[in-house]
Amino acid sequence: MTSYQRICLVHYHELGLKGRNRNTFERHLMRNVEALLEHEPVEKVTRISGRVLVLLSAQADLQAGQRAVNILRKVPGVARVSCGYRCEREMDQINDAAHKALSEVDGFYTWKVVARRNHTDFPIDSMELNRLVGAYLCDRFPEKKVQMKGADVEVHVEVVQGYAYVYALTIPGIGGLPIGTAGKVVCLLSSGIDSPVATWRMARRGATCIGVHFSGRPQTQSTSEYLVDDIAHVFEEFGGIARIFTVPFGDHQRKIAALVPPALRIIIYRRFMMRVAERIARDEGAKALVTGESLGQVASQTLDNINCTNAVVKMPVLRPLIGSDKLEIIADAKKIGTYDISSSPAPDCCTLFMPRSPETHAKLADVEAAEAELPVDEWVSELMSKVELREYRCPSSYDSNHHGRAEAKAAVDDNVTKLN
Ligand SMILES: Nc1ncnc2c1ncn2[C@@H]1O[C@H](COP(=O)(O)OP(=O)(O)OP(=O)(O)O)[C@@H](O)[C@H]1O
Repeated sequence: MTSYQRICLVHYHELGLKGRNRNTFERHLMRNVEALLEHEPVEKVTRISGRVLVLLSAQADLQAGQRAVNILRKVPGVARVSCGYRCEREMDQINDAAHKALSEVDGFYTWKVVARRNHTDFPIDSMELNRLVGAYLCDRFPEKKVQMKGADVEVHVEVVQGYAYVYALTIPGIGGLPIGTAGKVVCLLSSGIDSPVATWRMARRGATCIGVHFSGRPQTQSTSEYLVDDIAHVFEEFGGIARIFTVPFGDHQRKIAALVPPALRIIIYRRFMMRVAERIARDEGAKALVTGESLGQVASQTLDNINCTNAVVKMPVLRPLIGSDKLEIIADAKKIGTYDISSSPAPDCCTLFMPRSPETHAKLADVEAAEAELPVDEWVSELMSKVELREYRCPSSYDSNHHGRAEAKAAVDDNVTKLN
């Protein structure tokens, strides 16, 4: 009886595998993989010999296998994905699976077999397996060449845990750590190029990311909110954003603009954003704020100005892009798939009431003096009462049961005007 089944084998990064972390790491990765493949024909996701095995259902065809690989390669924590077959530990099945697996690889010339067995009860040792499968493939691919060093494709045959696993196509994943292994952060997410990249970098390091977006509504249209929603849908492909809180900031910007010196407006807008984001982070049980600032990129991103915005919050503010050049950030945005969305013109709160010459080296004492005229706490509370919430697919937040989540949701429920 022949019983091939398509598989994807997920290889993960060594980094997460140290000591006691290993179990947590694998559990999160399996949970994320299972949830992200929910619409694919998957029979089960399990652990096998230091990898995560995705066993596709018996009916799964080549396209289903390719779709699964395309999803898996974007998932944080995945170093490489291989696809091939699981079959019985019978030589004719192993040979046939190797033939099928190698036939599914495009554009190669040289190849070799890499066999391994973990079972002493399997009578054929690795050397002999290499020889037997190699000879079978030589007959079927006479126009290709065997090469021991630097072959274009390696055909892997692993006889482990009661089956043979045979795969040839292996593609790189994005690496990092599984989302959910590094705690929760609140990311200040504009519809621009940088903050989605900053958010992605945090997600890739295993953080569960919650977005906060400040829109210029009602002083502007909701365009930036739709763009942020589009960005969140890109992140849903790998479970990168749990939810987004949108804060209509336009009216308060107008009030701020009327009362503070024009040169300090941007810093004061930013300080309000930080305060609101920190309140949301506390409610959510998040441990840090994240921005997309890069040193010196624009006027508000000098060390002096960054100090002035940091001064209003107690939580650490992480800036994953601080040392990156714009071109590197753009390259990442293109890789993630957010660049085109972020390049659409959208009037958000940043374009509102902009001064002609913003302060590039603000002094904290001047900023605090300007803010002394404003009812800061009252305005922050007003902004909190206007917050709107939208949830996204993020497996790492499904099992979150801390009380902050429920409280935050209750706090906004009264005010939810769901974005359409
Ligand atoms: N409307 C907004 N909503 C949420 N966060 C914002 C908003 N505007 C700015 N931020 C946060 O402040 C950071 C710096 O914004 P700034 O406008 O100075 O730079 P930027 O290079 O345009 O950033 P981006 O490309 O992320 O919009 C952003 O990366 C983001 O984290």
